[in-house]
Amino acid sequence: MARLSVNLNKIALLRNSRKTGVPDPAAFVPLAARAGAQGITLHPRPDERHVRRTDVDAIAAAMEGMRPACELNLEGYPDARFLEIVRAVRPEQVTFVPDAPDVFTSDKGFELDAAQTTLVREALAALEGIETRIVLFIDPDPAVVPRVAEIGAHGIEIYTGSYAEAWKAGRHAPLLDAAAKAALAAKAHGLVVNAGHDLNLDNIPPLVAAIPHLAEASIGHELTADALVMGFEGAVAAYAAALRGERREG
Ligand SMILES: CC(=O)[C@@H](O)[C@H](O)COP(=O)(O)O
Ligand SMILES: NCC(=O)COP(=O)(O)O
Repeated sequence: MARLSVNLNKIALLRNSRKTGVPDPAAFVPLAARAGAQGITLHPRPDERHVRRTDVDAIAAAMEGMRPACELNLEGYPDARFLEIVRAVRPEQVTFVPDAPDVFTSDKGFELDAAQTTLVREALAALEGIETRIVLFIDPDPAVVPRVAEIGAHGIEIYTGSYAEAWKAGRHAPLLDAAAKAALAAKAHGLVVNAGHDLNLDNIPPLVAAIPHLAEASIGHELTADALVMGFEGAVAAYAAALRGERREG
């Protein structure tokens, strides 16, 4: 059964729209844990459009006593700025993404061409000695998986944005099949299999059925939107149940 890691980016985005500090993203850590989340994900982007560097420290502090059972997962482009945050906070998991600083949102995974391979190898070397699980964000493409293993990362996070978009049109089968093949290849290489981006209560069930060894899904945008209707703890509980493969009533 897959763990739920709640991404607090969008709570921080709402907080940034005023100068009052409301809502406080750190206040949602105990609420998420109480409702069944087994992780918190943050993506401190360079432009601090949502999660700020100070949020990472505040949320790590709010997780005091909860870690490592409830994991902190930091996502980011593996540059010196991000690696400094990782070294300072020492999260249980780091997810490297290939995002440009001005990207609208994460919209693709690593292909691991020569340049990206060098970038990731250098980042892995920079984190030598820091006990953290290093995961690479990849498209649902089994061909990339052997390169992830060869580089020495510990896992993959399958980008599910294209799957979620195709699901809306009922044309998600090919992407689901590709994701399942990538997940099987990762399992064969001893890699952890995570997933994330645009996952919601409708498109999670086929994904967890296709990838029974899915370890974790990090979910923020759609969960936060659902929380406006269901309440935050209700939404977290519903997403955690969906990742456990439990069917929704009604
Ligand atoms: C890597 C990924 O798919 C998401 O975790 C990402 O954090 C979303 O970024 P925004 O919240 O900035 O859209
Ligand atoms: N890695 C995916 C993530 O953390 C959240 O993505 P989304 O649910 O906000 O699209």
